[in-house]
Amino acid sequence: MFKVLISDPISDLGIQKLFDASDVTVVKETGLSEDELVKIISDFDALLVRSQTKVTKRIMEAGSKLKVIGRAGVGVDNIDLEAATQRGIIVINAPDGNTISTCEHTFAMMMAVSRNIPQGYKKTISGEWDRKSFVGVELNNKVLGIIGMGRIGTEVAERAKAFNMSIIGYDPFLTEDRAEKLGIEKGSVDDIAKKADFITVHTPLTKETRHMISTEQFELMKKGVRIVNCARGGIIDEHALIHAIDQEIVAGAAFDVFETEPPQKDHPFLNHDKIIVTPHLGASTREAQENVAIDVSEEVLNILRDKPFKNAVNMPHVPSNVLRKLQPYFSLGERLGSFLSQITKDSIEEIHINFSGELADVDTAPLSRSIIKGVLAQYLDSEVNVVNSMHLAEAKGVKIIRQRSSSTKGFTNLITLTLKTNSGERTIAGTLLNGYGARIVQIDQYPVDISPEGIFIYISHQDKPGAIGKIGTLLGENEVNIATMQVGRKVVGGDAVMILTVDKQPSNTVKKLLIDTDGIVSVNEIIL
Ligand SMILES: NC(=O)C1=CN([C@@H]2O[C@H](COP(=O)(O)OP(=O)(O)OC[C@H]3O[C@@H](n4cnc5c(N)ncnc54)[C@H](O)[C@@H]3O)[C@@H](O)[C@H]2O)C=CC1
Ligand SMILES: O=C(O)CCC(=O)C(=O)O
Repeated sequence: MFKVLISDPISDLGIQKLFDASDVTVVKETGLSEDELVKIISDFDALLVRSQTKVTKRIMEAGSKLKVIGRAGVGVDNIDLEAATQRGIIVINAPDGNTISTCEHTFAMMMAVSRNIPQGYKKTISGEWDRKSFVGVELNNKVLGIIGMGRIGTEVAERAKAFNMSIIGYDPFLTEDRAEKLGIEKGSVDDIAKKADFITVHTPLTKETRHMISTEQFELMKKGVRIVNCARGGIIDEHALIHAIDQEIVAGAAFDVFETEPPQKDHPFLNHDKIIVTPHLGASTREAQENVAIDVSEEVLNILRDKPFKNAVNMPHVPSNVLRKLQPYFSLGERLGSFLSQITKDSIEEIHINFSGELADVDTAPLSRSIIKGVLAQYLDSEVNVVNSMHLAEAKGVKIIRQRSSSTKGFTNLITLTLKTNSGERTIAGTLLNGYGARIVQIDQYPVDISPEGIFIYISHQDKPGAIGKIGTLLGENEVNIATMQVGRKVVGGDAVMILTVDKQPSNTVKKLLIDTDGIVSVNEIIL
């Protein structure tokens, strides 16, 4: 039974799937401090948050069973991603569910700031009928600068066109071609600063975006510009903004987010007559909250049940068509890694993975993670998973070399894995045979045909008459039933290998008897 902790208010309707799951127990405990979370988190396999819970390294260290952290929303700046990746915790978000709500809130804020709606409302309900102080400006024919042309920025641009605004967008990934298709101009932050009447930001908060709008940019701006931030506090330098208002560069600002949330009571934005604020309400609609909760619940269930998932933020995104192609290979890849590392006795210096045939044309990075997980699992056990396998290998100084080739040795697809050690190298190759499933087709230089499943005894021996008989008799006398047997040799009378699938693990005594048998060089037990 999996235990899921929900530590922020998340739509009940959206998480119904979790409540309905027979293999999941859901606990809702909101408003917990870091200390309180540290005390209870070791019981849980998954943690679901919005933006209030700060998921720190300390919490993750205490969460010994924690497999996944789900963010019901987009921004994951409240989660220590580095710590999660190191501990192999998958962090997922729900990137699509609140796009429209946040875009609409941006418009609500842009219109409210252009027409002084909150200020006018405040005066009117206080009994004053003041029609002179709140003369606004139209959006019609104005230039809107959008910084961050992702999901929300793009939706804002679409709607701004309906208001007859002309748009300049900046995003490192905005191409001329896409800008043209969107009917907008592509510009830089400085272009936007110089030309825009309204500026809105829709980027995550990163090292690059922190204070990307500060004194230097305000000094370039047109007098009377209005600024909107419904993304993250800190993208716009709050103190520089106050200064720009004082200098009459900025005529008004609308902020849904703050550098520190909630802001201190004496924060300069509160009670400023040119700044309107909301308490991080961008995604606070019934629809958005249901959408993100549904998306994140489905992903958490997939991860807990070892099924494919798509929105991990501490792993590169894999498009669903690529994931579908790779899906059948994940288990084969992991088993190849596990098999080879169980027969490799020296410390691994390099991992070489070669993909060929139909695998040569797909992005195989996710598959490489599974293979490396298989290689490392016997040393690191539950510490390693597909999130941290590459990271752990590299942290241990293991070099990873991935290649593609057209040579398939007659198979439609082939994964060849080589582990280089200080004393040599070992190789394994596997394929998916149409109708027959996964097969190991090569171990070192020997062609084999093995289903990668079960208990194996891998014996290196001298090719001598009677060797196979001796081994069969010894195992039979010790109640170890042989299910399948493969033999391979380089030359008659030379080095040879025998790979047996057996129905139960041989005891240490049996392994010792095998090693002491004349002509046997080494004996390895492999469990897949
Ligand atoms: N106020 C609220 O309640 C909400 C706020 N947000 C915030 O809005 C942000 C944007 O959300 P989405 O559009 O869904 O994300 P997205 O990932 O689709 O778009 C973000 C865009 O920012 C761009 N970007 C990154 N660094 C940049 C830089 N230095 N300069 C210019 N562009 C840069 C990226 O290339 C990307 O296209 C989120 O990161 C989140 O922080 C999101 C939802 C609700
Ligand atoms: O959970 C929320 O309401 C905050 C939404 C948000 O900021 C995000 O999705 O990035």
